[in-house]
Amino acid sequence: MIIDRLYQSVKEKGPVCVGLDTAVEYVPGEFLKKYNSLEDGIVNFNKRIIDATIENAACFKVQIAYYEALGLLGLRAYKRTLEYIKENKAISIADIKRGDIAKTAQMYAKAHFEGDFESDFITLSPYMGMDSVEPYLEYVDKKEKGVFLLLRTSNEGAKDIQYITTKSDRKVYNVVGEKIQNIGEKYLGNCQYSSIGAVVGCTHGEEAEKIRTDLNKTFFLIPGYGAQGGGAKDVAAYMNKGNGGVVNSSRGILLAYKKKENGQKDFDRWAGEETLNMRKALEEACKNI
Ligand SMILES: O=C(O)c1cc(=O)[nH]c(=O)n1[C@@H]1O[C@H](COP(=O)(O)O)[C@@H](O)[C@H]1O
Repeated sequence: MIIDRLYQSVKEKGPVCVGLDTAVEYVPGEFLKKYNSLEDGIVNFNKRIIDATIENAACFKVQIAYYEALGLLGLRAYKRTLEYIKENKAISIADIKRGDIAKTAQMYAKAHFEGDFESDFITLSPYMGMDSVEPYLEYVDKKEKGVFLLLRTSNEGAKDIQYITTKSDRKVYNVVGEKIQNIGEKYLGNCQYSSIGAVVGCTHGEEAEKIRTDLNKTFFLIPGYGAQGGGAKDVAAYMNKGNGGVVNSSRGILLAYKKKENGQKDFDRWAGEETLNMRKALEEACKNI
């Protein structure tokens, strides 16, 4: 199961997930000028970030929107970035957040678990119902793939719908969590967790312990660290002694160079330093839980 590989990776390299949300304006101008095309500039920026962080990164999350926004050249850069992650024997999460009727979901599954855009994990929204998730599941056993389903997101607007109290006096996210854990039971790895994970933003702290306990077999993808205000202490409650999830930071790592004088020259060095610091902070905070 792919979850065993991710779990092992966290054990060896810590829980940081490096987010490759590579906006063109994040790539230093001098670096971009060295390449004949924007596509090559973006790919090489990503390669430098991957090389500089891989020692302390459990996995890499590539947010497709940043590449789609550039049209075909962006999608080629997206494909080449996923390939580079694979060549380096690292684990990729394609952040595509799909959710549609089952027939259409079959096509999304084919698009992102096979062929040009193949990745190890993808993110999905289960809020259209569990039949919209079903078509991805056959890839879990057959092709060693995994999914992260949105449970409680990091944005303020999470409260608009996910926090609504249902007739059974539970929040919508509690109900969704139970469904995720139930599906996940069928896809357990050897490490206690399932290849059906959940996305829980660290910017909200309510019921953190309950969520972690209720979803004791569910591995978490935890966004919201750094640029969105989340810190190591906010993450710790979701981590189950440090091995129950991966913690994403995108802008915090990609733009670490902006905090340094003349940092753009060695942007990769500062991304590497930020990743290591984040790893240490998370490991320290999780020790006390
Ligand atoms: O699924 C996600 O990864 C995700 C879920 C969520 O609740 N909040 C959230 O920020 N994300 C993603 O996590 C990344 C956060 O980026 P930074 O805020 O720059 O670290 C982006 O790629 C978001 O799309």
